[in-house]
Amino acid sequence: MAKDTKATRPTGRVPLMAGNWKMNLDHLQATHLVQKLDWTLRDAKHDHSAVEVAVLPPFTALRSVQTLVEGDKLDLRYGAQDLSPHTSGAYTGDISGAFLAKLGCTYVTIGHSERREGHGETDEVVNAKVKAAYTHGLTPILCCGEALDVRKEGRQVEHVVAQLRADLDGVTKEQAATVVIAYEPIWAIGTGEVATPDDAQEVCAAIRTLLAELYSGDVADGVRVLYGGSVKAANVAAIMAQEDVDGALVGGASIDPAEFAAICRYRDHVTAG
Ligand SMILES: O=C[C@H](O)COP(=O)(O)O
Repeated sequence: MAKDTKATRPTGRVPLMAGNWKMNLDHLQATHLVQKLDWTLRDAKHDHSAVEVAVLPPFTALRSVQTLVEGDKLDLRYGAQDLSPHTSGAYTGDISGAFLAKLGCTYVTIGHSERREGHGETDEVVNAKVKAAYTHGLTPILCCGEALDVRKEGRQVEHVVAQLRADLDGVTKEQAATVVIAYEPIWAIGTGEVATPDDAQEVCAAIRTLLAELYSGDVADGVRVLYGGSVKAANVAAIMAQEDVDGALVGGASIDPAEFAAICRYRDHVTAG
């Protein structure tokens, strides 16, 4: 059983478990999943102020999730998986942050490796999207991470720091104070491979060090840094025991409501002290 060092450490950072459904679940399936997730968490008397829970459905399910969350006054947060750097206009297929805000989204993931790799998103594009998120009052979950070749060369910290320097260029201290950063080693996404807790801690700590360099005051201490990469109920507690890991961005395991609820309930599986 993992030891939850943070149970005794007053960080002020509320852990966040965010379920990135990727391109899974239509709007009817989304409703079912959210209902089951909510029931499971209610049964466990989940304290959402102690561990925040968010779902990130495809765009087409956002309205259904909003109706459910607002209608039934659920404590769940939700958000989108991407947004346009533009607010409106001739951008066929793009979705404005203004639309997401109108749908009650709290979060938007930006710069996921599947967007960077599959859609050629550069750090410049990611940076523009981060700024667009703030324009519309959305909280970015800014993703970063290295591919296997970079990891094999031992350049993971250097790579992630360079990504984030570019992605946060021009982002103000006030804005940065609310950003969520998700460290996702690409080689551990959807592969069943998971970085060791020490691997996750190494890069998450480096991210916090970079934030301290970029922003004065208590920004670095307050920003939540998530880990993503084949997180499951079976490994989440060990990852969450790391000092600089404040939650998880969960892919595959988040479309199983029982498994995702168990991830959100990771404290049930740890020893305090
Ligand atoms: O956004 C989530 C990450 O890509 C991790 O996905 P995964 O949990 O399926 O490995």
